[in-house]
Amino acid sequence: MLLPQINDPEQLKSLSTEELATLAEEIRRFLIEKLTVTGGHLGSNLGVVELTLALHYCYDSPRDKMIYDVGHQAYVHKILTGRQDRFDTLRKRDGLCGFVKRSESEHDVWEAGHSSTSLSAAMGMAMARDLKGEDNKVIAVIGDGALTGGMAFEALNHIGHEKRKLMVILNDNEMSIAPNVGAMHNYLSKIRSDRHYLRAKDEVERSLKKIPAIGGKLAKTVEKIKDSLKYMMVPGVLFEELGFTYLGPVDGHDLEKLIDTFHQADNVSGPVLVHVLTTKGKGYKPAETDYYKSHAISPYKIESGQSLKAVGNPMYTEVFGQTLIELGHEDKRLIAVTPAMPGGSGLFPFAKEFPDRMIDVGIAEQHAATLCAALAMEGMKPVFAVYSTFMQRAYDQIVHDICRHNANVMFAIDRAGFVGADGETHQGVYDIAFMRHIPNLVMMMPKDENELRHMMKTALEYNDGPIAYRYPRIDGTGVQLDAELRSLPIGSWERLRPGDDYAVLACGPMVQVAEEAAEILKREGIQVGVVNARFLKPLDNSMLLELAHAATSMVVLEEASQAGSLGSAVLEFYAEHEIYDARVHLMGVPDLFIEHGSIKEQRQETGLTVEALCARIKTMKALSKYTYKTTSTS
Ligand SMILES: Cc1ncc(C[n+]2csc(CCOP(=O)(O)OP(=O)(O)O)c2C)c(N)n1
Ligand SMILES: CC(=O)[C@@H](O)[C@H](O)COP(=O)(O)O
Ligand SMILES: [Mg+2]
Repeated sequence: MLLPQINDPEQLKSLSTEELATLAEEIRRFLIEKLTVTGGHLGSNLGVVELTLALHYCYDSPRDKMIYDVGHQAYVHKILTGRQDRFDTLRKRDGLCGFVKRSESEHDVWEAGHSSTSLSAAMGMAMARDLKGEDNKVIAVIGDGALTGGMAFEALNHIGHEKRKLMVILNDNEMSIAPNVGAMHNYLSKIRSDRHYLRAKDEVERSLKKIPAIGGKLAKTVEKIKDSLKYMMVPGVLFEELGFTYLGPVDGHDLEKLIDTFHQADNVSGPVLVHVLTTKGKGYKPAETDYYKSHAISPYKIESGQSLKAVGNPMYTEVFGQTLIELGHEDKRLIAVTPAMPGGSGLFPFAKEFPDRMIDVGIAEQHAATLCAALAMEGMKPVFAVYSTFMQRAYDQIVHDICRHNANVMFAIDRAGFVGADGETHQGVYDIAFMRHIPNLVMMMPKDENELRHMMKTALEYNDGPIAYRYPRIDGTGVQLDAELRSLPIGSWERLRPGDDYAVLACGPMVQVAEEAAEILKREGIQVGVVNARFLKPLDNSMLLELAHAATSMVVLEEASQAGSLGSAVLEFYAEHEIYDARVHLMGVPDLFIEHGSIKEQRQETGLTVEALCARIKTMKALSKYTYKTTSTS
């Protein structure tokens, strides 16, 4: 076995290509076995085993900068840079991060989690290198899916213009999470499949040069014909026109060819794009045959790839997907838009039912948002189905195109709250704070999946502008689902439990936490009210006034950034109404990035638990004897 002895990429340099191939197989086995227990991004990593080996064989990390787009395919890089003994802890609390992580290793030079940042990062590093007069290599590894992201196009435009020396490796496995989409994807597929394109670029260019130059009137025509021939025969002309030297396509599982191509790339002075063809899930049948499943897999049986995840209540996402079908039948104008997350957003059933009314735009959150604005302005009812974390990309489009136009766009914001194993790059805890202040927007969060269904109906019937509902990445509560859907009064909260001295104002899954805490405290003689603060905007003004009049001590409990979310909104409300003695305590996500682990651990870490809430209310009670209780507040 070679693998256990490899703990520094320098050791690769003395291996023969046969030994590298053996190592590739050992790494595959290692990943397939380890991930049965931890889960993780299996398919993407199995696809880049040879590519990563070839990179570390040819270049000197960390001196040469290797930048992995998204960073979900860096497991092999982690194995080769001294972290193989930590794979049992992958994506667990205090364990190895599922993405590239600077604090883990000097070889991790750029962190991500969101896609399409690698080319801008590479350009920045190449610029800094040149300005400092250094001569290291800069290499960005970007997938065909990540290349659909707007940032990648912006960077290509800049890199091709600047002509600095850097290498872009396009890892083309024809897959985003779902099968890749778009015109660029079609272009790459053409290069992949057209046998003409597989002719070596040099060979074609040599043959064209052999056509003698002619003077006179015919010259221009002949040059044009030569150009056309080149466009027909040479792959990657699009990239060449953008200022890159295109090399490939190269079989990404052939170590010798990869190494040769990298050596060739080293001789190019400006930017090079190496087009590498790989197979997602390579070497593990279940992953090769079910690409979608193998992208981010939970623990599984090694023989079949079958998930070991216990079957629970349907997730909020599934309830969303099913309800969307019901609403799609009700209103033919309803159309779903996803930026490359059709499966994760629960839209496959909808796409099956209404193939013409589901649009996957690729990793293009900004475009998706503006597209929805325009669809709405032309009388359609678009649902922008998006993960909270990825919606961060579309902030300007939400303000400028959707809300300013007061367009009837419905936002289905999934993964709102903690997400668990993906950790800090993916936490959905900022959207309330970055959307609540935008004029025209209505924002809701359901206490359970049944209420989600009513919110979806509310959104469809609301025709006064943009409206959002956000829901978590967890199983539903198992509550009975009402067959008949109804609209909720905009801005209405629900008082679920009475309680004059103390009340918890909670949203989403925190409502259940509040109910459980109230039940425990009741047994201890402390009566605590629970309010389902299901509208994050507008707030329920009359209920807030009632609570203040009753001099109720309130705790605002939310799995969202404490700064700027519901708690802040409540404080602003009382300040605006000059109610200065309202007793408001905040329990939200503190001013920290919360790392990977389970959602339970993330809630414990941030004090968003039944125990922490009980303790907080008991402390409030203990301290209350030292504070003067007023009854008049307005
Ligand atoms: C801005 C953003 N939107 C969506 C995602 C979700 N996402 C993660 S990986 C991925 C697919 C990337 O495909 P590709 O770059 O081809 O890598 P592969 O998994 O095929 O190796 C998507 C859509 C993301 N990480 N960032
Ligand atoms: C890398 C990435 O961004 C996605 O693959 C993400 O891990 C998917 O998350 P879900 O499992 O919540 O769909
Ligand atoms: Mg891909």
